[in-house]
This record gives sequence, structure tokens and C-alpha cells, in this order.
Amino acid sequence: MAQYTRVSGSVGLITLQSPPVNALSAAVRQGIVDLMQRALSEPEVKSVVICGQNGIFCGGADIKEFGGQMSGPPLIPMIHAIEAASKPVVAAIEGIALGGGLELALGCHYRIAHSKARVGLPEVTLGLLPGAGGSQRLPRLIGVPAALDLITTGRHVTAAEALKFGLVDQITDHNTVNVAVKFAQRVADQPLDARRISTYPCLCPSDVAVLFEEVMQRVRRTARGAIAPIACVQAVRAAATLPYNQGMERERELMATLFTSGQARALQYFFFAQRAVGRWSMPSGARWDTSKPRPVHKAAVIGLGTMGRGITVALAQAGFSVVAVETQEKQLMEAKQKISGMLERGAKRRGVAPALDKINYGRNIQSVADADLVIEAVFEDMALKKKVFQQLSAVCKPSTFLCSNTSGLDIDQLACQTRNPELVVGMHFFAPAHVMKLLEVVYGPKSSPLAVATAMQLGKKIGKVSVAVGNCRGFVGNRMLKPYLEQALFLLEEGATPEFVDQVLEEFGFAMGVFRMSDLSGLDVGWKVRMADGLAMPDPTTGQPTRLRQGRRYSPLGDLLCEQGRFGQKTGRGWYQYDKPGSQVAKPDPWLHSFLDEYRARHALVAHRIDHQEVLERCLYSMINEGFRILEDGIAAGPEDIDVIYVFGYSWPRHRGGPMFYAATVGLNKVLERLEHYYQAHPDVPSLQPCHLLRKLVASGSPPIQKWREVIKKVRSQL
Ligand SMILES: C[C@H](O)[C@H](C)C(=O)SCCNC(=O)CCNC(=O)[C@H](O)C(C)(C)COP(=O)([O-])OP(=O)([O-])OC[C@H]1O[C@@H](n2cnc3c(N)ncnc32)[C@H](O)[C@@H]1OP(=O)([O-])[O-]
Repeated sequence: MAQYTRVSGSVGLITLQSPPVNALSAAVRQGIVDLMQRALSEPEVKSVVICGQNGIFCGGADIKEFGGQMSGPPLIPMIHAIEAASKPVVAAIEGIALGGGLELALGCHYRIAHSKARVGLPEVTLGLLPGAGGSQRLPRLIGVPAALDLITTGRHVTAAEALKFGLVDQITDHNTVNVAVKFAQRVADQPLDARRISTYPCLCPSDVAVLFEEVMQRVRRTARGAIAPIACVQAVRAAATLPYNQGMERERELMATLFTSGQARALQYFFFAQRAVGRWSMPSGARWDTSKPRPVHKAAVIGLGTMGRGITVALAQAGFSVVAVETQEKQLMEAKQKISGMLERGAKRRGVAPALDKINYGRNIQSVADADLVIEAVFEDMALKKKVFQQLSAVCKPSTFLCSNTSGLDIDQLACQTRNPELVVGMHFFAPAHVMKLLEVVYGPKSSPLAVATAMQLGKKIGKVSVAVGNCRGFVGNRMLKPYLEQALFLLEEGATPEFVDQVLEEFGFAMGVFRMSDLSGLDVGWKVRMADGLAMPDPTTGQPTRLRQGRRYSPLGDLLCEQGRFGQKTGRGWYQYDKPGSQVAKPDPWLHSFLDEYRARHALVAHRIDHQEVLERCLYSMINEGFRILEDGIAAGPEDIDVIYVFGYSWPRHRGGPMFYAATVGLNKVLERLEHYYQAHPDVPSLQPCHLLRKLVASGSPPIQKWREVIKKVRSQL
């Protein structure tokens, strides 16, 4: 929908009307076409202004329409008609002009932006490219290097940067529409040929071929298998090397390939999944829109180790006053230094003043007595955490929310240490806590919707993607990681090498394979947990490492490496060898290969040839199967929650949507059939036994992922 008004006598004002972001739906496009014709046909009208309702110009094409049959007037000819218009058309850009919204503005003859506006072509983040002339007009307007940067990264630029690029003609702090109307009156009689961007030559730097080669190499290196960034470079190259119409033809071809690709569907699913997790719910029926959060003005962090320091920085950078407590003097001094450094570097990157004054340091837990919310980040030991929660419950005001950054210990046990267990939730950050976007907000059976709402809102305010999940061992992320790690170890026992398993997972799109990741995070972290669980002990009768625990297959490979001090990067030896402790370049280690051969011989294991398919299926399907168990247990409300956790917390490749979306892409019946195949071969590995919910979904015809919540509800009600 769009509205037409005549203003100042001679200006036709076309206002896009489609809340919340005036996306270019079929109805909006039809409105623009009709009202442009009207404005051009009215003799009194000398010029036209296009703006958006509610202070937002346009969020681009309507992503909701991508899944269905496209109808209404197509974008490209609509924008061509505006560019070819006989009367000047001015875009009044407020809020945002993104994707097709910026392409619409590039079809106009002038662009006026509010100083707080942001513009960009983020199509690459949706697995697409600017397919309404943006890849051909933008390089002609701002030059190839800047256009390549904006189109391959999809980043939003400020109005000030856009003015510098020449992307907009003027910026204003005043009412942009009024300024645009006055501007339109001023240029009413100006010739327009020089304002039709498609007619501009595409000026290229002398080393343009070298530039394209460099950008293509960078994009291929960082894309991790995503195809859209590469197509974006190819589209801009067409602008640099072909006449406009041929370039547009090339843009259309590339867009057609991307539009129907699985990656575009995965990225568009993920766009909406990111928004869906904000609409959280709990098995009790409490929901995001019925549970009001309590404002948090003063926060506190207990324990300033790696995670505590990152959490303190994230809070201070977001403007919260923070009380940071570390009982050990030496650690406190070290933490002050590290935190100040992190704040200064972050502030420098963002061009703002470091929030050093936001933090008060202390050694005494008394100092957090008047905090609204406290995050405990002490060493991952239940006894220690229980003691801290008892102390906090004693010193803090009754209304204080007590949160734990534990990565998998029982939140309810911590809640039981306090006077107000309903105000206890987990806030599981991911290392480095001031960088990683993900936050698991963990509710126990006693946690109140108020506590969940407050933690979710705090997460959003410090720039995190927060996902509400139920309390269980490992919550969602680490619970699904266990079968994934387990399978990787079993594959080594059966003949694979760490390099091969990692290569397969990195080709799939993970930033790091499972063994390089273990070396980075330190093998001793998991070893200590397994020791605490009594798993890493040798068989009491033989004193030998055992490969069977409570009837379940167990691989002691990781324990054996740790017993030899091979903790990974930190000791220079782990699943790989490193030049020296702390170095990050992983090299295959002949010692480990012979260690694996000896291990297989000692346990009478016969190595067999393991191919890509087996690595992917066993590592990913066992993880996915655990995902279905988590949905069945109601620990996660929907598949979107799991997928957002894995993309933002465990570097699952975004262009594959997440583990659950990937399962839907592969086909649930295939996942079920393969799990049955591997479970038959490995009956002592329960994580391969297909989950009831998976069977149920396949039995009900493998409905699309958007329909899973209904099936989950039915399955849970039958439990
Ligand atoms: C030819 C052409 O070349 C191609 C093909 C294209 O043009 S492809 C499209 C290119 N455009 C984009 O990539 C921009 C995508 N949007 C955003 O980046 C952000 O939304 C935002 C604009 C910066 C606002 O952020 P926000 O944090 O203030 O609110 P929100 O929660 O994110 O969004 C508020 C609500 O608006 C919905 N929404 C936002 N943009 C939308 C869009 N383009 N289409 C449909 N719905 C959209 C969103 O789902 C949410 O709905 P709900 O959850 O409330 O039901």
C-alpha cells in the first residue's frame, strides 16, 4: 500500500505504507506504480518525493513473499520507470533504506537522508544479491571498491558515510520529508539525464582486475561454502566490464541461481528464526508478551576469570554500572588490567569513549548487596557455586535476580541455596563473552517468568541473541555437543584421523572442526568434568582404561591424552602438534597417529575405511537426534531455538540454517534411516537410537519445519 498527497502545490508525495518496515510487498509495489503514473500525469505536479510511513523509508523486498508465488508488478521495471520519469523524483530516507529499499532510492534522481538513517544492501545475508539493479547502479554511483565492500559484506552504513560515498546527496537533522519536498521544488526544472545512474559509466581503478581477484579470494576464504558472496563479486564485475543492460542480464541470471538455492532458503529461515527466539515461552505457558521484565540499573559479576571479565565488559559497554568482585587480590589486579584493555580496544573500534568509569571493583561479596542482578562466574564447581549462591542470598536485597554463568550444571540446585529460588536463572555466556552473540537463558522449575523476562531483556540490551531454554545437563548447546564429540572419538577408534574428521566438518562449513576446536578450548576442561562424573577412571579390576560405561560405549582417548599433559594449544600438544604452547597453527602429529594405531591394537579394534558421508552423518545426525530429544523434553520450545543456539554459539554454518533446519533439508526419513543403520551397527551407543519425536514426525509425513511445533505439542501432551 502507498498513499498519495499533493504538497506545496507542485510536489506529489508518495508514502509507502506497510508496517513495520514498509517492505516492498506486491501491494506496496502496485501502489508505487499507480501513484507514480498519477504524479507524472498531473500537470500541476512538477516533482515527486517518495518516503516511508512511521519514519522508516523501506526494509527492502518482502522476505515473507519469497517462499510463495511472486505476484504484483516486478521491482526492476518499477524502478526503471522511476529513473526514466520526466519529473525529478527525490527519495526522503528516514530510519533505514535496505536492499530493494535502497535500490528504489538509487532509481530516484536524488536522495535526501536523515542524519540518523542507515542504508545498505544486505541481500548477501539472505543468500541473495541486490537483484533490482543495485549491483549495477551502486558501482556506477560510488565506484567499484566501495560497492564491492557494501555488497559482499551487506553492512549498513550511516548517513554520514553514505554522504561521503556520494550515495546520498544531502543529510539533515530536521524533518526529512519537508526538506525533501523543498529540495524537490528547487530541482523541479533541472535536467534529469545527468541524474539517471544507469547511464553513468562505471569508473574503475586502474588495477580493477587485481582488485576483483583479491576480493574474490577473500570472499572465498571467509564464505565457508556460502555461494552468495561469490555471486555478489561476479555481479559487480559485470557492472565494471559490461554495458548496463548486459550487466542487468548477468545480475538477473546470478539472482535466479541464488533465489532457488537451498542456502537462500536456509538464510531466510534463519532471518525469521532469529526473530522467533525473542518470542520465548516456557512449558508453564508463560510467554514473552505476558511476562513483564523488571528494569536492571545496577549489575554485578562475581568471579573475574576469563568469562567474568568478558561479561563485565559486555555490561559496561552497554552502559550498565557494574560491581565486579574477585576475592583473590592477584586475580583482581590482573582482571582490572585486562578489562580496561578490552574496554579501550572496543571503544577505539567503535570510536567512542571507553566505559571505564562504569565499573567498581571489589574483593568483598558484600559490595553487591544493592545490585538489581548478579551474575556468578566462578570456577565450574558445584560446591563452590552453591556456597556463592548462599552468600549472595544472604547479602543481596530480596528482589535481586541471582544468575549463574554455568555452562551446564543444575540451575535448580543453585536456586535451592537461596531465599528466593524464583529469582534464579542461568545466563550462559559463550567465550569470549564480550564478543560471542549467544546467551542461553536457563530457567529451572522454580524460575519465575519475571526472572526469565528480565534476563532476556538484559541479554538484548547488551547486544546478545538470547534464547530461553529449560534446565537440564548441558542445557541445549552442550547437551547436543556431547554425542557430536562422542561420535568423533569413535571414528578415531575405527580408523579415522583428527585431520580427516576436521577437514570434513570444515568443508561442511564449520569454522573449526571438532578436534581443532577441542585443542582451542583445552582438552582438560572436559576431562575435569568427566573425572568429576567418575567417567575418566580406569577399570577398577584391570586398571586399564575401559571402553564400556554402564553398558554404553565410551572412548577414553581424550582422557589418555590428558593423562600425558596433552591439553591442546595451551600445552602445544593435543590432537595436533603446535610449534609452542599457545600457538594456534595446528599440524598433524605423527605421534598421535602411532598412538591411535597402538590404541586400536590394544583394544583389538580393526580400522575400516571411513568416508566423508560417514563422518558427517554420525557426527551431525547424532547431534540432531539429541536436538529432537531436547524438543521432546520441552527444554527448547522450537527448532528455531536450537538452530539459533548452534549458529551463534557453535559456528554451525548459517547458510545451512542450523542442525534442525539441516535435518529438514536432508529429509527426516533419511536422517531416521541412517540413524537406524548406525544404531544397528553400534547398539551400545544410545545417542544413535532414533528419538521418538523424529519417528513421529516422519510418520506424520515429515511436515515442514514451520509445522514441527504442532507435532511437538501433540507428542508432549501424550507423554
Ligand atoms: C530485490 C532485493 O535486492 C532483495 C531481494 C531484497 O530486498 S531482500 C531484503 C533485504 N532487506 C533486508 O535484508 C532487511 C531485513 N530486515 C532487517 O535487517 C531488520 O529487520 C531491520 C529492517 C534492520 C529492522 O530491525 P529491528 O531489529 O528494528 O526489527 P526486526 O525485529 O528485525 O524487524 C521487525 C519486523 O519486521 C520484519 N521485517 C523486517 N524486514 C523485513 C523484510 N524485508 N521483509 C519482511 N519482513 C521484514 C521482521 O521479520 C519483524 O517481524 P516480526 O518478527 O515483528 O513479525
